[in-house]
Amino acid sequence: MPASFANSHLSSSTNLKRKAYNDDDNIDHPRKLPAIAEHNASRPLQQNRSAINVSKLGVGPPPLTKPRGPAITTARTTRATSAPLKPSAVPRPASRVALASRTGVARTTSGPLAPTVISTQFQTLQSQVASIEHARAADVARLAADMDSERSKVAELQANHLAMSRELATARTQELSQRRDLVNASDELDALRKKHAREVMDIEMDLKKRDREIRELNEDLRIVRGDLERERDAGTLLKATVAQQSTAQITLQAQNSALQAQIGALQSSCDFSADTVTKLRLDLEMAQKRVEVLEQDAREAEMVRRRLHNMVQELKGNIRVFCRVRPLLPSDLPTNIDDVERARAEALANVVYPDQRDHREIVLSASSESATGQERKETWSFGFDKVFEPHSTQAEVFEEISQLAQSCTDGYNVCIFAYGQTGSGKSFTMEGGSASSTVGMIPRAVDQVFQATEDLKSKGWEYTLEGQFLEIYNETINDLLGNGEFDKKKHEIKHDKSGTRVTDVVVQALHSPAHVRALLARANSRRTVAATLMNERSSRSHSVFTLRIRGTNALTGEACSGALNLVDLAGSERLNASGAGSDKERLKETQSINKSLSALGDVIAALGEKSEKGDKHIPYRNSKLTYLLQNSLSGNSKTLMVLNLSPLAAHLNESLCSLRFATKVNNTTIGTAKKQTKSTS
Ligand SMILES: Nc1ncnc2c1ncn2[C@@H]1O[C@H](COP(=O)(O)OP(=O)(O)OP(=O)(O)O)[C@@H](O)[C@H]1O
Repeated sequence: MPASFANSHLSSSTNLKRKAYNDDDNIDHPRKLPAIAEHNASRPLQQNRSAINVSKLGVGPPPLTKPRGPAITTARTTRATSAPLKPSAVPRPASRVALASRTGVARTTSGPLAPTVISTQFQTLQSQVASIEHARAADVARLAADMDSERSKVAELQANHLAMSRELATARTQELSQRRDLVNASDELDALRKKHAREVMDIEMDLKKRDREIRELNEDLRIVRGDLERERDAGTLLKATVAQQSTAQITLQAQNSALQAQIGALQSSCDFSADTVTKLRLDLEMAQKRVEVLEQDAREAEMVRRRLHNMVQELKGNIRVFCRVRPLLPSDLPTNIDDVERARAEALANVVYPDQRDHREIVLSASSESATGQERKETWSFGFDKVFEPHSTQAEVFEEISQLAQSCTDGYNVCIFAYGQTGSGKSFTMEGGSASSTVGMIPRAVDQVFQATEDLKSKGWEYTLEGQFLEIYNETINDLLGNGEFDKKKHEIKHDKSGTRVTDVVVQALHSPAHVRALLARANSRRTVAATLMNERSSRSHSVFTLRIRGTNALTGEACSGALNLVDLAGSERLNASGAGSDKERLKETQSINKSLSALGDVIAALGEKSEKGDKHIPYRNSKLTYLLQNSLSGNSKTLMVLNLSPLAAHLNESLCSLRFATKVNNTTIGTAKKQTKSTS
C-alpha cells in the first residue's frame, strides 16, 4: 500500500466517514499510479510514449511500408508512430525529375532515360530500400523492446491495481465495520444521553421534593415553635392559676368548714320546716275543699244570675232595641278643605244624648224655615234599651249583648239583627274589622258561646255546635258557605218540631271560634265575588248567620237546643220604584228590600197585637226573611234589634224614619221567651 493511502486510512476515527467518502472519489477517479509518477511525474503515460516514438521516428528515414504497432498499442499510439511519416517525406513516382536530380540522373523531356542512369537510379533506390528495411528492422526491434517494457509496466500496473483493489476492499470492509461501530457507538451515546437526561430529571424532581419537604419541615418547625411558645405561655398561666387555686382552695376549705357548721344549723331548721310543711299540707287540703265549695256556690250563683237575667228579659219583653250612631268618617267630608272643624260641624246632624247615666235617650234636632219665613227648630226624642254614642267601642256594645247571645246555650232562640240605612254601620257592628278592638258582634258572640260551653262542661253539659250562613237577595236564598253559583239554586225553608231548616244548604259542624272565623271569611269572599257581578250587592241583601246549639247533661239528664241568629239587614233607606229609574235590577232589588223590611215590621206588630189580644195571625210567610226567622221572632224567642244611624245631617230624614221604625219595634211586647229544654231521662 502506498504511504499516502495508508496514512489517509490511519487518520483519526472522528474523520472516518469523511475519509470514506474521499476514498470513494478516488475509486471513481483513480489517481496516477506511483510507478508512472516515479517515471514521469509531470506528464501522462501516453504523451510520454508518443514522445518516445516521435523522437525515434523523426531521426530516421520514413519507412516505405506502414509499420505495424505492438498488439497492446492503441489506435492513437499507432497513429503517433506513423505520424512522422509525412507525405512530403515519401518519394512519389510523379516527381521523377526531382528524384533524378537528387540521384544525379539527367532526364530528357523528349525521350526515355538511358539504362545506366536507370540502373544507377535503381541501385540507389535499392540501397535506399535496404537502408529503409534495415532501419525498419531496427525500428521493429526497438518497438518490440518498447512493447516488452510497456507490457512489463502494464503487468506491474495490473499487479499494483490488483493489490490496490484488495487494499480498497479491505479498507471498505474496515470502513463498514467502523461505520457499524460508529452507528453502535452513536446509538450507545444516544442511549447514554437519554439515560443521563432521565437521571438529571429524576435528580431535579428529587431535589424539588426535597425542597418541598424542607419547606414543609420549616413550616412545621415554625408551627411547633409557635405551639411551644403558646404552651410556655399557657404553662406560665397555669402556674399562676395553680397558685391562685391553691389560695382559693385554702379559702374554700375555710368556707367549707363554716358551711358544715351552717348545714348542721340548717338540718335542724329543715326538720322544723318538715313539720311546718305537713301542717301546711293539711291546711291546703282544707283550702281546696273550701275552693270546691266556693266554686259550687259560684256555679249556683251563675245559674241564679242567668235565671234572673232571663226573668228581667221576660219582664222587659222579648224585643229589645239598641241604637248606635257611627262616628263621622274622613270619607264623609269633602276633599281639599281648609277648615276641617267647620266642615265637620256642617256635616254632622244635630244629635245629643241627654241621658248620660243610663244611656237610653237620643235627641235629634233641626232648624227649618216656616212658610212665613220664620226659623223653626224641631226636636225628636227617642228612648231605647241602650243608646251608643259614636265613640262607643265594639266591646262596649257586646257587653250589653253577651248575656243575650249566651242564653242560646240555655236553650233559647235568639235573634240579633242590625237595621239601618246603607253606610250607617250595620256590617261594622255585626262583622266588624280584623283588629281585635274592631271585631264585631258575630265573632264575639261565637267566642262567648264557645266559652260558655267550655264553662258548662264542669256542670256536666256537652254541646254540639253547627252553623249556616245565608244571603237573601231579591227574595232568593243563597248559601254563603256552599259552592253553587249565586241566585241559581232553589232553597226552601222548612219548619218542624226540631226547628227551622233550609234545604240544600251547607250546615257546618263548628269546632272552634277560629273555625267559625274561617267560615265567615269564606262567606265574605263569596259575597265579594258576587258583588263584582252586581254592584253594592251586600248593601242590597240580607245576610243571616245561624249558630245552632244542642246540649246534653249527663249528670242531670237534661237536654236543650237553641239557635243564635245574627242578621245584617239590607239598607233600610226609603226606596221607591221611581228612584230606581229604568234600571230593572235596581227596581227589583228595591221592591224586594221594601217587601222584606215592611214584612218584618208587620210581623213584629202582629206579634205585639197577639200578645195583647192573644189571638192574631202572624204574617211570617210574607217574606223569606220573616219566614226564615219565624222561630227566632216568635213570642218564645229573644230578639234584639241594633239600630244603626248615620251621624250626617244629610241623612237626618233617613235616621228619623229608622228611629220611628225602631221605636215601634221597641214598644212591642211579644210575650215571654221560653227555654227549649226536655228531660232525656
Ligand atoms: N262604630 C264605627 N266606628 C268606626 N267606623 C265605623 C263604625 N260604624 C261604621 N263604620 C264605618 O263606616 C263605613 C260604613 O259602615 P258599614 O259598611 O258597616 O255600613 P252598612 O250599614 O253595613 O252599609 P251597607 O248597608 O252598605 O253594608 C265603614 O267604612 C265602616 O268601617
